[in-house]
Amino acid sequence: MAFEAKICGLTTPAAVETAIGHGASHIGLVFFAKSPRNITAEAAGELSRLAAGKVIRTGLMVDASDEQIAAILAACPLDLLQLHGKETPERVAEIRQRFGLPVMKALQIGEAGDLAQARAYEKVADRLLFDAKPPASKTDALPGGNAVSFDWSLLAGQQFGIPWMLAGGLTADNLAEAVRASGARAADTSSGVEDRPGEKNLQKIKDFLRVAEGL
Ligand SMILES: O=C(O)c1ccccc1N[C@@H]1O[C@H](COP(=O)(O)O)[C@@H](O)[C@H]1O
Repeated sequence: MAFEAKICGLTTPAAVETAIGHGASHIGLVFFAKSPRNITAEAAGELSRLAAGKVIRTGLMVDASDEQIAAILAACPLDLLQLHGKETPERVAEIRQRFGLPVMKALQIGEAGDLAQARAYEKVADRLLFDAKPPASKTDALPGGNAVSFDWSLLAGQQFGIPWMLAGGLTADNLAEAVRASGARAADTSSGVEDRPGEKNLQKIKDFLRVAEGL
């Protein structure tokens, strides 16, 4: 199966077109007010329409309420919901059922024991995403999008009941090594294709996708 690459935190048509044109499987739109990549549902709706039928349009949310999710979906069609907060397995199941969309649950990994939490989500999510823990030194760190990696070898040889994606500090320079160490067949990046938080670099998107194409 071809390696899947998700480019997250897109905010412009040029970035969406670059991701699509260079082989991304997924694009990510961030609906989280504290993020430098936050986008309004209306602006995201325009990008979503550009991408319809070409890639999996992923909406990233953090502990969003039903009302917030409904408002986003009313303005922005999505193919996948990425839940990147502290959503419990029950809440994941509820969102999946209520909105009738597949769900990818993000889990923060710092040590081998953190992988155990995946078991509870295998039954209620469609996909898992393994990201690093936010840096402890930064009290106001976001729950993701921090350009921080974890020990990829923690995932080596692990079996999960649903597909999974690797995330956390991935760049064109470390993607091949991350995949070799973890065994991932899908990867997500945001900071790694930026010049500064929230500012995508089109050449970095192309470089990341060129590496992904060879995996
Ligand atoms: O990108 C964000 O701003 C963000 C905000 C809140 C939660 C998650 C966020 N991004 C996701 O975090 C991981 C890792 O990102 P990075 O490549 O290290 O920047 C990735 O799945 C993003 O989709």
